[in-house]
Amino acid sequence: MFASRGLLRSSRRLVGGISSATRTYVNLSKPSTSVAVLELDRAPVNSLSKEMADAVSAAIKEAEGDDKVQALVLKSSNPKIFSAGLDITEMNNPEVERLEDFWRSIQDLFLTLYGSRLSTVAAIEGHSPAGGCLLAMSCDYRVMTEGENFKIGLNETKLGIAAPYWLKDLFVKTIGNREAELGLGLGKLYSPSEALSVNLIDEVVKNEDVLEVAMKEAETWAKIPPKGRVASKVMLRSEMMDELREKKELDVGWFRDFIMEEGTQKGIDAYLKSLGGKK
Ligand SMILES: CCCCCC/C=C\CC(=O)SCCNC(=O)CCNC(=O)[C@H](O)C(C)(C)COP(=O)(O)OP(=O)(O)OC[C@H]1O[C@@H](n2cnc3c(N)ncnc32)[C@H](O)[C@@H]1OP(=O)(O)O
Repeated sequence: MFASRGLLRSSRRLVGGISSATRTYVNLSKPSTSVAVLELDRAPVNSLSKEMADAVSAAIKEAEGDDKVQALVLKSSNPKIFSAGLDITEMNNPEVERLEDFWRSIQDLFLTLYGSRLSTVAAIEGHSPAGGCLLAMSCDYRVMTEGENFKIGLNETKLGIAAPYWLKDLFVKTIGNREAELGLGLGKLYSPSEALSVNLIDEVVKNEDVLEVAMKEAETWAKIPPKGRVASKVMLRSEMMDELREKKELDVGWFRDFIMEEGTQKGIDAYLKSLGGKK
């Protein structure tokens, strides 16, 4: 299955009988009948540009289009970085129309992943700050590789920006109000063991085991009869999704106005320059 949807550059190959499709920014494969694997593949850090967000959304929808697929593992092509979050260059001195479209693509990615009929397992390989944490939290289960220098969390305040209300809600749902107050306020990035202790992730595993553990977990979810499983997911998640669908354009406006402020731009510019000390 996994037919090309036209917009994405794609090539197809058969590896050991497994259909696998490589596209710009994502690779989608189906290593078992009921589980698909979506690999994030945008060097150097899997940051989410508009095109990357659209590619991930399209790949999730493509996996959902195969009736036999019940679960999806989200992984990275980079063993040290799951995703560095939103592509900060999208928010640095942006053109307004592009900035608004970028945000719509991020909203759509969240709605697509969080609302997927598939059970989703994040194989968090390495760093997963901000938008990377959003991707992970949108999944049903989170496995992270060990290594206390790897970090996950919402560090937006450190960039001089605030997480949107729906990301804050997702954070609160995941780790509870008090820990979210600390995590958001301080822009805290958690090590794998800290993240486990606050339920931001569900398991810490050795780097070499992450895919195997995630696949096993995905197979477990895939065996649950989908009718009840999906109905339960809808019950738990629809309120938040409906609210965002209603407020989508308002949220675009809030995002645009916040990002376009002179002070925000100064903060983003300084943060971008500090990254890797290279820019
Ligand atoms: C109303 C307002 C709403 C706001 C919306 C809120 C929601 C989400 C916000 C975000 O997601 S903002 C992004 C937050 N992300 C980060 O703070 C992570 C920043 N990156 C890092 O900490 C590190 O890059 C890393 C992930 C720990 C990896 O470190 P490493 O040493 O391996 O790599 P670097 O040398 O730092 O980076 C390599 C290369 O990539 C560029 N880069 C890194 N992260 C980003 C990014 N998020 N967007 C764009 N570009 C990024 C970095 O500048 C380097 O570029 P070059 O210097 O090589 O050109």
